[in-house]
Amino acid sequence: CQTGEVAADPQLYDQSYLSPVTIGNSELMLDFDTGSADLWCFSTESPAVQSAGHGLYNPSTGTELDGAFWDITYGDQSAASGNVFADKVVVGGVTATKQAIEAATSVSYEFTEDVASDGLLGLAFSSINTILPQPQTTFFDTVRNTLAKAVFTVDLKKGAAGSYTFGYIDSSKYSGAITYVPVNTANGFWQFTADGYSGGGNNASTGRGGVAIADTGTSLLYLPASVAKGYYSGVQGASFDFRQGGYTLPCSATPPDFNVAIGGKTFTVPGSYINYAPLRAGSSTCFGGIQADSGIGFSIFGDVFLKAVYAIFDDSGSSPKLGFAAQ
Ligand SMILES: O=C(CCCl)NNC1=[NH+]CCN1
Repeated sequence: CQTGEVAADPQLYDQSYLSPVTIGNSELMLDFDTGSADLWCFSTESPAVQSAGHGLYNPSTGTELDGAFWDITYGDQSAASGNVFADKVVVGGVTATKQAIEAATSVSYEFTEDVASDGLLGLAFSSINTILPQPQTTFFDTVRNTLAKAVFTVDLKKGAAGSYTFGYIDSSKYSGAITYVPVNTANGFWQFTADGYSGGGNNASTGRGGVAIADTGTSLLYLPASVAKGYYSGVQGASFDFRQGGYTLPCSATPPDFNVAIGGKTFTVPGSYINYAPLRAGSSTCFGGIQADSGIGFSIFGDVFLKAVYAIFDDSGSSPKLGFAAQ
């Protein structure tokens, strides 16, 4: 029975978190992403102009999956595509002897520019893996029957290294009880229902929740437009800046805490997490950590929320469930 733990290292402004993964005989830094289901990495097949500065997977140690290809576009419209190999993957001591590795032959500029990241490791459900003609399993699905318990946990932190565990829940990482809620896998995400929101402005709607996904691959917290509007109505100097594509606030502001009710329990995102980052280096205007989920179709509980809790992604029972506990 395998169990393992790997660090989650924050990038600048906690824009993403990277973890070391051994693939074949390379160690790469991958962005673990519960909002997608492809394990892809830059490779010796990637054009040099796109892969400069990145760690590369060399498929020579793998076995090509003939005729298989992949092509993914993320919620932020970043994208990547390529071909597929089977190779050994080790994450925090947990080994998948034959894991589908998606070697990139083309990536969008967002990935080229993020030189610290060598690719993504998807932890959503394998039903949304993009490999054709035959979708392959995520790392978690590949190893889940060898794990002591079919769970992984997420302990992200603000501006500090957190961790992912596989096969066990670490009781030292949380306080109080874990609140579990059912997961709807119809869209391939760890999708759940939030009961309601409160905090912030005088009309951050309370009592009206909605459908949301837990997504480590998204930096911010995307909520119903009325909730985001209500929250910032209580923040001096905050406004919706259509040119920046969202709510901005003075970097000097200390926004109010934000509360989310899930499974009858309330989880608090400290206001400081919602003063996210300067629009560009040196700017005194910051981008908000809460934004409207308009056009997405559901809310996205990205890193701004996840770094306030200990999250348990549990597929050990008859149906998947999500657990949240105070960090
Ligand atoms: O694509 C999404 C949103 C799904 Cl609705 N999350 N995962 C991710 N990875 C890179 C950017 N975003």
